[in-house]
Order: sequence, then structure tokens, then C-alpha cells
Amino acid sequence: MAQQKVGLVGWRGMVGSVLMQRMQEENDFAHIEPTFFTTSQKGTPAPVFGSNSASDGTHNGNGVLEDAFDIDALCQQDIIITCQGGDYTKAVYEDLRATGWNGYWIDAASALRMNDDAIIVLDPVNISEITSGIDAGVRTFVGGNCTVSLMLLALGGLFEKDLVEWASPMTYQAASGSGAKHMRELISQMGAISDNVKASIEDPATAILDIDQQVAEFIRSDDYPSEQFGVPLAGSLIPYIDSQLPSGQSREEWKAQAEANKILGISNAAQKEIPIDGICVRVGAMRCHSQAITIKLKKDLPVEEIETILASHNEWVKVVPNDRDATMQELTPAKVTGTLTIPVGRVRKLAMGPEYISAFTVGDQLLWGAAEPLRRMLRIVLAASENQL
Ligand SMILES: NC(=O)C1=CN([C@@H]2O[C@H](COP(=O)(O)OP(=O)(O)OC[C@H]3O[C@@H](n4cnc5c(N)ncnc54)[C@H](OP(=O)(O)O)[C@@H]3O)[C@@H](O)[C@H]2O)C=CC1
Ligand SMILES: N[C@@H](CC(=O)OP(=O)(O)O)C(=O)O
Repeated sequence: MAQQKVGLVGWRGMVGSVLMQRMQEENDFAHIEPTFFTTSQKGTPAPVFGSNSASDGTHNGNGVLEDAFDIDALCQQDIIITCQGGDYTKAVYEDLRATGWNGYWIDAASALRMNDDAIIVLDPVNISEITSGIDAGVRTFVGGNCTVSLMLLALGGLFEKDLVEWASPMTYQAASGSGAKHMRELISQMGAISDNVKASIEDPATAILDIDQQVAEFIRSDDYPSEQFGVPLAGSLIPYIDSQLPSGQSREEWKAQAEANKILGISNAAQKEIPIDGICVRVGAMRCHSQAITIKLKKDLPVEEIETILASHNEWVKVVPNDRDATMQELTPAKVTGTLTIPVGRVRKLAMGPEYISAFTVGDQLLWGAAEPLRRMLRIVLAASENQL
């Protein structure tokens, strides 16, 4: 049986590189005929990932990168996966579909997420929506916003059992969500602070309040590197992510309810949307987003039962007991970074009443938050295509 032709766009960016890494780890390249595209380096050598390369050891028929804006070349693909960003999607998607191309478009960017003819993919939560969508002819599948995907993987059990009346996630989002340059700047900011007070720190006689004053003056000064974020992140935080909306929400905050309900299949049904709203904050973590979530349940359940429901939803969620040592060891970006594990802990009843609970969760926003749902969607499409042949 001929392999599906898969066009890869955005493969060398940060999200794309994590996708390539995961596709190699899971041997996905053995099941596809890949073609690598570029928006800037047409004609330069194509990369080789995995074992499925042409006889000369390259990918792409002629061994060089194809032009990602060449609609004819894109039309040759059965499946296109793009991690190139929303501007690229807006530049080519409509033109490509206008040719009559009916292939699968799998996208990391938010541009098409809320379109009626697109499904937001998070298969441990919405595999039935995905498979019935494929059967119904849906051909556009988009990865969700990272905080939304990570929250739904952590709390999936409670949503699946329709136990959530509302949820309020207060986020602690890593620098990676802003892109590679921002991650570099966070490190530069940390280093610059350390360098600025090095002599004072090394002198045990220096008063800590003098060091603190020196740091405060430095991070407010023009010498502090803040070109990307615009304001200090290291030594501070930024309580606003993405653009400003008339509702008073940031766009990142708006996505929580809009995308989560769409993934849960609620916006398409006669059901009332679950209110999900909170404040999104950028903090000085590298690539793990954390969220402190207040949840009002529809009924009073014992904490042990809630933990059992959470733990049994999917194979990646891991309940951390509400214990100081376990929390400090297991429920941090430092522990989770680079892994697919979604720990959720600090589950306890709140003082507001027996239906009010807290939860804290951490997840790698480049893995489950971006690349992994796309990679798994590719496998779902490949399986569906095989069954149709
Ligand atoms: N960052 C995130 O957390 C998330 C991002 N997304 C989506 O994914 C999109 C891409 O994000 P991200 O991966 O962070 O973007 P990057 O900036 O890392 O990569 C985007 C593109 O930039 C080009 N590029 C130019 N110079 C370089 C270089 N030196 N190294 C690598 N690539 C380079 C590449 O395109 P080319 O090869 O064509 O030149 C690459 O595909 C976002 O716009 C967003 O829509 C989705 C979820 C999370
Ligand atoms: N906005 C997210 C990252 C991101 O790319 O989100 P989206 O895929 O919804 O545009 C963050 O800053 O952490």
C-alpha cells in the first residue's frame, strides 16, 4: 500500500523541532512519505529524520526544501502539518482549499481553531469528536491553546463525568509560550541580574536590603535586557498574555472557555457552556505552564473520589497527593519539563463550601501543549486512511 504523502511546514521552529523529535521517538517517519517545506530556504538541502528516506539518503524527491507558498506543491500532499504560525496559515490555507484540495490540514496555530469546519484536537479528551469528524468529512484539525490542552488533560476526568459547574484557572505561563527569542531573553535577564550584583552577593557583609535595592534599580534601568518582553520577567512577572479584548480579558484568557467548550463538544450541543475564566500570567519558567484552578463541582464528592476520577482519565495524568514533600518534588516545572507527564495535585476542599475545590497542575507546553496533539492526530489520520483503503 502506498504511503501517505505528508508535507511538513515549520519543522525547524521551536514547536516544529519538538514535533520532529517526538516523530522520531515514535517511529512515525516509517509510516509516511515526508516532504519538507520552507518559507525562507527553498532549494537548500532537506533534513533527514527517521529511517524513511529516499535511496540517496534524503527526503523530498530532489533532496531539497520545497517552497511552502507553492500551492501546486502543497496540493501534491495527502496531509499537511504546519507549525509555521498563524500568518502562514492565513497566507495559504484559503488558496489551497480553493483549488479543491481535500487533504488533511493539521495546524499548531490558532488562526483556524474556532472555524465551524475545524476540530480542535486533543484525542485523550475528544477522540470521538475527532473520529466522527473524519467520518463526516472534516479535513481541518488544529491543536488547542497550550493552557487549555494542559488543563483538560489534568482535569479531564471531572469534565468527562460532567462534574464541573465552573472553573477558574489562574496561570503561571512559561517564557516558551512567547517563542524562542523570549526564552533566550529570560536567561539573559537572569544572568544580567546575577552579574549586576555579583560583588555584593559574594561579600557576606553586604546587607540584603542593599542588594535588593540594587536589583530593583537594575531591572528598571535601560541596561536590563527586555527587548522581547518589553518589561522585566526575571525578578518580576507579567500579568497579561496576548492582546487586549473589549471584555477586559486578554485573548489568552478568552481562549480558556471558548476552546475548552469546543474541545468538550459543548458549543456544538444544546448544552450550556461551562464558564471557565481566570487571569493568565507570564512567569520566569522555561517551557512548563502551571495553573492553580478553583473548581465549583456540581456536587459534594470526597477528595479521594475526586483523585480517583482524575487519575483514571488518561495515561499521562498523575495525581500528586496533597502533601508538602510530594508537591515540592513532583508538581513543579523543574520536574515536568521535557516529559509528557501531567501532574495534578493540591486537591483539597476550599473554605467556600464542600463543592469548591482547588487543584494545581503543570505541563510541558511544547509537548502536550503544542506538538504532541498534532503528532497523534497524524497517526489517527493514517489509521483512518488505512481503514478506508
Ligand atoms: N511557541 C509556542 O508555545 C506555541 C506556538 N504555537 C504555534 O506555532 C507557531 C510557531 O511557533 P514557534 O515554533 O515558537 O516559532 P519559531 O519562531 O521557533 O519558528 C517559526 C519559523 O521561523 C523560521 N525561522 C527563521 N529563523 C529560524 C531559526 N534560526 N531557527 C528556526 N526557525 C527559524 C522557520 O521557518 P522557515 O524554515 O520557513 O524559515 C520556522 O518554521 C506559532 O506562531 C504558533 O502559531 C502553538 C502552540 C504553542
Ligand atoms: N499564547 C501561548 C502560546 C501560544 O502559542 O498559544 P496559541 O497556540 O493559542 O496561539 C502562551 O503565550 O503561552
